[in-house]
Amino acid sequence: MKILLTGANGQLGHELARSLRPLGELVAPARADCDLADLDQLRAVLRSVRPGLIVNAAAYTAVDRAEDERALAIRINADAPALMAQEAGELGAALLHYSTDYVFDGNAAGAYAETDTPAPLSVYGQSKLAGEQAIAAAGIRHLILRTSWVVGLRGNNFLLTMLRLGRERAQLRIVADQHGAPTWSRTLADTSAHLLGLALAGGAPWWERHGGLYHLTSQGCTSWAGFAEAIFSAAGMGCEVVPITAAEYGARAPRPANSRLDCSKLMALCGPLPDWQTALAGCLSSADASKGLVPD
Ligand SMILES: NC(=O)C1=CN([C@@H]2O[C@H](COP(=O)(O)OP(=O)(O)OC[C@H]3O[C@@H](n4cnc5c(N)ncnc54)[C@H](OP(=O)(O)O)[C@@H]3O)[C@@H](O)[C@H]2O)C=CC1
Ligand SMILES: Cc1cn([C@H]2C[C@H](O)[C@@H](COP(=O)(O)OP(=O)(O)O[C@H]3O[C@@H](C)C(=O)[C@@H](O)[C@H]3O)O2)c(=O)[nH]c1=O
Ligand SMILES: [Mg+2]
Repeated sequence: MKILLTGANGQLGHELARSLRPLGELVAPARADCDLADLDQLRAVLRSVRPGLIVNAAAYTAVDRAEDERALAIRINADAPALMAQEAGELGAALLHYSTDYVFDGNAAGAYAETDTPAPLSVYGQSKLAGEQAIAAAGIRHLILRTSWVVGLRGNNFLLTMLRLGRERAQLRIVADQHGAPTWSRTLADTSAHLLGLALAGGAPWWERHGGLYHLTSQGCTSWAGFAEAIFSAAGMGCEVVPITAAEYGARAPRPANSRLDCSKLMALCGPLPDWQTALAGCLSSADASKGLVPD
């Protein structure tokens, strides 16, 4: 089976390129050759590759910038997935897509389940919700995995930002009134491959029974400030974390105060997910032998 992977250069896509390899023949075009902002090009790629499975790890992920680039964020995060779903219908292909905790407003008391009603605060969240809804409405075989606070050793993420800033500064002011679960890109990729393995073995009845929306994050929860403290402690860095409010930080885009996602639906199918501390330790130790990302 041919698998078309978009966003292979991103933090999740890079891990997926490794995790998905055993499942089929992977086609992973560079952004210039499959630009999700260019719907004609995307359609042409889908029609020429004719994948049996589309894995969409590409997205517009600049949360603050999206407030000023609404049309572009919607094209990449909503219109392109809608087109993928439509073309998947023509090809008889399945679609694996990713979404975010930022589809919720964060006002709930506990963790959000898949059945809870989204109410995004930001343009990024709105664009991701519109993408989900277009795929769900297309009536195709699909999986949508909502995750949160993705980190890894490449790309642009909070872990690498902290490792960089923590080396430069004795003290950092970090938001302490937003709560969620930092999730390692490798956990996401490996669990995605596990799910797809089940789907490929189970065929049409599996999709009928198990296709749809899942929450997939590390277990447990912390604040960005708590996460920063854990990063500095695990990396043996002495940077002091000063907890502040989101209002004091003053980011351009509003973010949910409660980003916790209840993953019990997914865990019933795939088994337990690691807690965020274990995920952080695994991620950092995966760097030990490589590029010196963790300072001495
Ligand atoms: N990062 C996070 O914390 C979270 C992410 N998610 C979701 O997970 C998924 C993966 O995100 P993540 O890997 O973190 O994101 P990244 O920003 O690391 O990677 C996104 C990828 O998409 C590519 N891309 C961006 N615009 C286009 C375009 N117009 N055409 C083609 N490719 C494009 C980027 O290309 P290039 O390398 O050239 O920039 C990059 O390879 C997304 O759906 C995201 O919404 C959900 C929750 C949290
Ligand atoms: C760099 C920095 C950030 N912060 C805060 C701002 C914000 O509230 C929080 C996280 O900032 P970031 O910009 O790293 O994270 P952000 O871009 O909001 O991350 C989000 O990305 C998208 C793609 C998602 O889907 C979400 O799940 C989430 O991971 O930390 C500080 O308080 N101090 C700092 O020095
Ligand atoms: Mg960001």
